[in-house]
Amino acid sequence: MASRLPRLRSSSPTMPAASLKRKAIAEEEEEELYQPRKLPAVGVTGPVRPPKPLQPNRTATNLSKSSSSTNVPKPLTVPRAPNMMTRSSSGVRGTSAPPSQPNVSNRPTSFRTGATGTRTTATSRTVSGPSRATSGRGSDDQRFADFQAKLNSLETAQAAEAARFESERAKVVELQENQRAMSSQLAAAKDLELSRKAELNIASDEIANLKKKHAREVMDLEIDLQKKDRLLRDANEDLRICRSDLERERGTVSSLKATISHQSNAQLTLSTENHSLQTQNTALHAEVDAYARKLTESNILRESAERRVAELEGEAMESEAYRRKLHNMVQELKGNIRVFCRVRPVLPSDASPFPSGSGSGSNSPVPTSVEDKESLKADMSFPDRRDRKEIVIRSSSESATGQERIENHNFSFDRVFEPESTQAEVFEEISMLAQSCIDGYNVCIFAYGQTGSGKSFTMEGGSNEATQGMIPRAVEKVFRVAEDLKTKGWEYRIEGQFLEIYNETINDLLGKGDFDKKKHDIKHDPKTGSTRVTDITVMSLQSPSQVRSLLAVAQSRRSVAATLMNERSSRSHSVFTLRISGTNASTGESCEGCLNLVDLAGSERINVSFGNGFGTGSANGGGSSDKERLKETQSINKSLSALGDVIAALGEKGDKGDKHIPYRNSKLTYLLQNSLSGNSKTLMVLNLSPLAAHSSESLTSLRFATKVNNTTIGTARKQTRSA
Ligand SMILES: Nc1ncnc2c1ncn2[C@@H]1O[C@H](COP(=O)(O)OP(=O)(O)OP(=O)(O)O)[C@@H](O)[C@H]1O
Repeated sequence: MASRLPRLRSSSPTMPAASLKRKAIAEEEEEELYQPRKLPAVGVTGPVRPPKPLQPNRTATNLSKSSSSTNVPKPLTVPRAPNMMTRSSSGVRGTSAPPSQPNVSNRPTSFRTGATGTRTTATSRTVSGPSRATSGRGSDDQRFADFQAKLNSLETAQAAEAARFESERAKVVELQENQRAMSSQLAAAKDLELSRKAELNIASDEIANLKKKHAREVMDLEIDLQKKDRLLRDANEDLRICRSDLERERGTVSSLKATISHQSNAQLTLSTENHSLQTQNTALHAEVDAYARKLTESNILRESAERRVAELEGEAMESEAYRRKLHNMVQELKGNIRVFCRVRPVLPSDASPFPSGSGSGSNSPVPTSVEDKESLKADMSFPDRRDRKEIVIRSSSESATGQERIENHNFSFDRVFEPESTQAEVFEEISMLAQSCIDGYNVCIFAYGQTGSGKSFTMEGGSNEATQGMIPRAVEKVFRVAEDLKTKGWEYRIEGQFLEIYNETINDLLGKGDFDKKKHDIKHDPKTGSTRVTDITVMSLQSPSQVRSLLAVAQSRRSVAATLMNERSSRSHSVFTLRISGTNASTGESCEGCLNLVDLAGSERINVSFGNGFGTGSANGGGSSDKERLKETQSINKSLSALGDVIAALGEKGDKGDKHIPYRNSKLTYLLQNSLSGNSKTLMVLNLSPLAAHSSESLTSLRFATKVNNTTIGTARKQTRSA
């Protein structure tokens, strides 16, 4: 029976397995330690792992521990011989144990495991069977000896190994030192690396910023470049234009040079001439100076003469004004009826077959040339250029012997107005009369003349301001004076009426009823000297503009009443009356004046001899078979004759003082009784036609007006009352 020996666990006879393994690890670590480590790549971002501190070598520690415990190897416990008989059940290995190994003899029965020194007791293993213990004791001893020898050699080897281990440990320590140094170097290198990385980052940022800046600068430079390109193009264009200009200017300069050279020659000639002229000029200057001195002296003389003339003119004007004033005073003292004569201009319609004044009443505007106009004109002249008081008509007639006899008929009035005279000029002369009614006088202005001679134009006038006649102007004047006198305490009431006398019937031109129907009577108040017409429209006038509309109403009523055969305005007398009554509250005075503006019917229908008292004339239109026409002609004759009679009687009364005045012979004279009496101021405007065809009629009118002008009807008296 083969005994079973305890088996050794060691795998290597020469070196314990743990030691070998530790050695291999130590070598590996050493190898690792000397292996060059790769530094992280520059620019790699991310946290840099700090180097791990080196761990103390566990193997080395174990080794040192083990060395301290194994420096003196403990003697091996001699295994006791197995007691076959008293084999404990615990130390018996099961029969199921494998058969002995061929190399079991080489194995130690027990061994210390390196550092721990754990001892495995060989006796713990027992060989079953008594045969085996008895037969193998000698071999066991042998084996034990061998084993011991081997153990010794192993211990020797172990000692050698320990020595070697010591040297290795020293090396390890040294290596650890190196490693520490290297670690610190590595840490420093990593710090350096970190700082370099930071610097690198800063540098990168700077580079990026610089790149951006550079890009911006490049962009700016490109823009600049584009601008400069444009400027360059413009400059090139300017240069091109300048070059062309220069070329042109060169051409001009060359032509100018030619001209200059030509002019230089001319200048030479001229300077020669100039020199001689200067000589002449000097001589002339001397003469001029002499003349200038004379002229200055003459100017002084002329200025003093002009001053003297101005003084004399002023004196003359003052004298004239004074003379006029005296004349008016004389006229007023004499009490004459004043007479103005006005000749109208030739009208285009005068060239028609029925010129105005012919009785047809046609006034259609037929154009006519200047030559035609001149041929139509009567031979009239106005010799008194200063006072404008004279009119001369030349007439030719056949003498008894058949020879042509030319006569000059001279007439003189208070004022003669030529055809060119204006309405304003006429009114200037009669404005004082308008003012007189404010002062309490009765004034009568009547227009006398043949049909178409300008009576209506003079009294009523045209539609615009320049042509408006005596009625609107007189009214305006009255209102203006009344307004001025308000400051002196005067308050005025102004009333107006407008009537016509046709066929000895009074018609209200401002009324509403039919003409020739209503009966109007004339009433005089001998106390106040005022005249009233019954049932006549009397309008209270507040402003001059009212008078214009009043005249328009009268005109439209007359037009309605007119027939083709009957031009009413020519065959009736129209009388516009302005009654002015004023009171002065501060002085207690009151006054009442009356202004009558009369447009008489055409005078050509009477053919009177003023010398026998105006009453025996026969009508021009007496040949008319029309009964109505005859009637109106007779009425006109009657009223105009009555007017002549009244004026003649007034003149005679002035001489004798007891003459009857036939006011009642016509409605016209009866109406104007208070305005024609010696208490009144009367003005007759004689209107004349300028036409040669009307010369005979004009002469008749002029003779009538002259006799009126020579009539003295007494001194005008103011109608004032004291309170
Ligand atoms: N001084 C003048 N300047 C311009 N035109 C005038 C002048 N006088 C009269 N006329 C014109 O002559 C024409 C006749 O004038 P107007 O009707 O005043 O005459 P008359 O004497 O009143 O006639 P009748 O007796 O028929 O009324 C009108 O067309 C008028 O405009």
